Amino acid sequence: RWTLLVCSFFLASALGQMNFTGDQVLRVLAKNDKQLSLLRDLEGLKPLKVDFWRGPARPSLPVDMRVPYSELKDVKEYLESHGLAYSIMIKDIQVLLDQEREAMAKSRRLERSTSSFSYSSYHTLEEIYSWIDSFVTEHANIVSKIQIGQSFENRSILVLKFSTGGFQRQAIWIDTGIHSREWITHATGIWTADKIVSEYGKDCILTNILDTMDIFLEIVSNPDGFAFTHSMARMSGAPTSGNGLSNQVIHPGLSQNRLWRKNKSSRPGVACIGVDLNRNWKSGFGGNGSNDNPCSETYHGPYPHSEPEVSAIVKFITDHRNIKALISIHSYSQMLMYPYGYSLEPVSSKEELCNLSKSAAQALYKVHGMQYTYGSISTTLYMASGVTVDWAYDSGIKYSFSFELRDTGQYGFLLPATQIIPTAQETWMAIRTIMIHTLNHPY
Ligand SMILES: CC(C)C[C@H](C(=O)O)[C@H](C)S
Ligand SMILES: [Zn+2]
Repeated sequence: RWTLLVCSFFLASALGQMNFTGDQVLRVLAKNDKQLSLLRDLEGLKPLKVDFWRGPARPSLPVDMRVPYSELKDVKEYLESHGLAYSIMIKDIQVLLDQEREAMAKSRRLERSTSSFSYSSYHTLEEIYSWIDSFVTEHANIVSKIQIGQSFENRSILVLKFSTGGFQRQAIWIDTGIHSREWITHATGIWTADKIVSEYGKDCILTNILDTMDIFLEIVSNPDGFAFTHSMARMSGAPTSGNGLSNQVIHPGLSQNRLWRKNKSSRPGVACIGVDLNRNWKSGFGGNGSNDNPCSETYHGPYPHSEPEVSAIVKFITDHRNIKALISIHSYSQMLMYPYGYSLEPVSSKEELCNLSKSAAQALYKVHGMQYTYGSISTTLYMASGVTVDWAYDSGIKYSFSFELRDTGQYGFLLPATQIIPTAQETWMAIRTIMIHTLNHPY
């Protein structure tokens, strides 16, 4: 077992891939705020002690954290010495990664031999971008492709526009993949795009929506981070990036980390790479629930909208002037939340947003029986400052929601591809509920 561990580690490292052999995800149940702060103390250390998959929120919510194999003994002693109860959620991350990689390779072979695209598989950035081109060509009567900007590493930032005509119509904005490791969200975005074109003219609710409003869908909102979760593809000249110890230092040669969350921006004199694109927005920027430590996974960046991936969306939505709903899709935990993240204060439209999220969660539940909790970000999950939906709401987009898709922690970010379609199907019913409400309640 030990030799297997060592050789797979060296093989992967030789390939420049971050290796997670022996890494575990522990689920910790903090009994009180004191225990929560003991967990928070483990964040952003050098070398990395833990990578929070579900950060410390409230005693009733479990904390899921990836612990590198080398730190397991230390961290478990730390937990035990402080009376922090934990269970092992994932015994060896690399096992799940190997299964995921194998499933992708198998699907790729099938796609190539049948020159078809599989909506029930995960794909690389290149595969998604070429799917976008063929999808837009095939449905040119209703879909077009817009480039809203370029990422830090100069990749195109693409948005699909679904429109049946008109000019600057009222519109719905949907983004997936702003956190690159949340692969189920990109896959859900792709399936949703296909659902929209297949249902137009069939589903009267969707047809009503598209006869009056446009839909904008940004599938890969963090292309550099996403490429890094897959790749060997390192942009020439782009700085190589931190290792799996969550961007602690810049290690030449590491060109892949499946569990990367942030973007890939780097700045002179800053030891760690990447800004959390869901902390870089102006509203509540730098407040509680974001981190000024560049090595933290929730690092908010040097100033609001400093990141090209965020400023591109800000510019697009601001210039458009007629976006009436914004849906920002993340994973995991199965939650549907509305602003605020930066404050415990209820938003002015709290009642309406609460009722709408309840009906959306019910519509979702009816499909496959998946339970979603709903409520405001700060009261349902944790304080999170500088998030997309707070900026949207404060910019006047009343119907602003953040989804956290499947699951609740068995697989976390490593959700098997077999769950892509069921997840997308149920999410669609919730998105559709929000869209029809927006159509019927102009403001
Ligand atoms: C609106 C926030 C709380 C969403 C959350 C995050 O960005 O931390 C994602 C689930 S990763
Ligand atoms: Zn996320």
